[in-house]
Amino acid sequence: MDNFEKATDLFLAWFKAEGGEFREDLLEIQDLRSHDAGRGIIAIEEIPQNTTLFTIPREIIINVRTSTLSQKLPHVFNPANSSSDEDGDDDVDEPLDSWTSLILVLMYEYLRGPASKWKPYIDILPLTFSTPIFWSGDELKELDGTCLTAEKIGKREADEMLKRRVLPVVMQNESVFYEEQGGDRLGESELLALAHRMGSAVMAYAFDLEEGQEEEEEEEEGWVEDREGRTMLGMVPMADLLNADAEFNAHVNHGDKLEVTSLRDNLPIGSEVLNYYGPLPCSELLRRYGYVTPGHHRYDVAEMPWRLVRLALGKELDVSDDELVKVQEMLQEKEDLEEYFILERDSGEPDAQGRLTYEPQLRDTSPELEEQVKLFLKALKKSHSADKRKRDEVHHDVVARALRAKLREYPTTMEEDEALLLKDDLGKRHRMAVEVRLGEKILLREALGLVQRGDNDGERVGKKMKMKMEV
Ligand SMILES: C[S@@+](CC[C@H](N)C(=O)[O-])C[C@H]1O[C@@H](n2cnc3c(N)ncnc32)[C@H](O)[C@@H]1O
Repeated sequence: MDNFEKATDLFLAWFKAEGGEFREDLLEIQDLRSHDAGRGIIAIEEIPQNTTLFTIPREIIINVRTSTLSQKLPHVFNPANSSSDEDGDDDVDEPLDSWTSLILVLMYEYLRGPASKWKPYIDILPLTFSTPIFWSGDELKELDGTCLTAEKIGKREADEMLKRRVLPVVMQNESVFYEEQGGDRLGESELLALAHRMGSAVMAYAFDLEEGQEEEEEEEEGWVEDREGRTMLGMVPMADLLNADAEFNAHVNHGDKLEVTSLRDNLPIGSEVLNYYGPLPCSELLRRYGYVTPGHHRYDVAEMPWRLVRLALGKELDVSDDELVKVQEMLQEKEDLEEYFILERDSGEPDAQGRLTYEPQLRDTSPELEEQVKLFLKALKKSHSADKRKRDEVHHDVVARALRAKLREYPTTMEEDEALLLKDDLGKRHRMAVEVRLGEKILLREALGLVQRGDNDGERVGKKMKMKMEV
């Protein structure tokens, strides 16, 4: 038995000893590393619908309520004791948000070593992640042109936040964080690496916990909560051993205990029990979880920057960019102009059993993009005497031109990407980057087809996202 299996066995024994129930007659935790999927939970018997697969007592969830760290450092966690800067310029004294709090709690429990009640759980958290925040410069180049910009990946912001809000708490409270260890303290770079590891674990493993009445009362005593969502973040042992996909077959119910139940009429022997992380495009799945799956391509999105549309408009109308900038400044006085437009399909929703039965369709490019182009065309009408019919034609030509320009911004063509994906020796990160950029290009080509057919007025269903232009 290798260390991986030993760690799994110790974790399962710990889980049961702490009051967790796991249907070992139906399920097995298996090593799925050969599919790059870590551990997963597999059905070893046929499982009927609505079967309770496992339950997790709330006491074994790790968060600011269950860990003793928040009692030891109430001034760090308790907003009532904070003295925040009213201007909001300096957030160092502000209460920590739920994400940062959980990172600190995990670091604390990790540093306690065997003294931590959660050691067997922490021992099975990954040491490394495949999320782009850990990629090298060369690996990141493969994402050029995609939605996953350096800003979106957020390495610099994460470093700054961890250095400003997390590391000082550890360094100023060494007697608390290292109380179980006589030995060496971690240096700043080791602490930062640990904070990143725990931050990534929170991103890929933590659950938003829906609260019962009892716990809401506790909130009034000053527990840290997600102020926007009014949910508490926590690590939920065993529930977070479930891998996930766009089609899924299990659900986590948040009651007195957390309970995982099967959704399908029948879950055949050998099938993996799968959770659902949401209708995420592959780019977002990669950013948060470090993997992509074919099923999530239906939710792929592409971002069309206004910059490219404006250039296309200038070329189409033979207007200089200086003139367009003036029009933009004039329009910005009255209108909220957008800097990016999101292209996405109407993808429908999984049914009650986690199946996808709806064929995703791109119904339009982006109504907001259409509006903004028309706004510019109207504004330009005085100096460029285009009538309405002509304006519609120009609009289609401009969007088509911008879509082609966007497709050229990726360093490779679709054909090159398809050829790369056929290679057996393509590295894991490279492959995932190619999947992300190819998914975006397929969507852009669909949009181009739509515009070229003049079929861009379908009613739009589904989520929308706008990004306001800074004035
Ligand atoms: C909540 S954990 C699931 C348990 C994880 N497999 C483990 O061994 O700890 C989420 C992580 O599992 C992996 N994962 C989840 N679903 C996956 C899938 N369908 N294919 C590949 N990896 C997956 C990703 O690395 C993700 O960040």
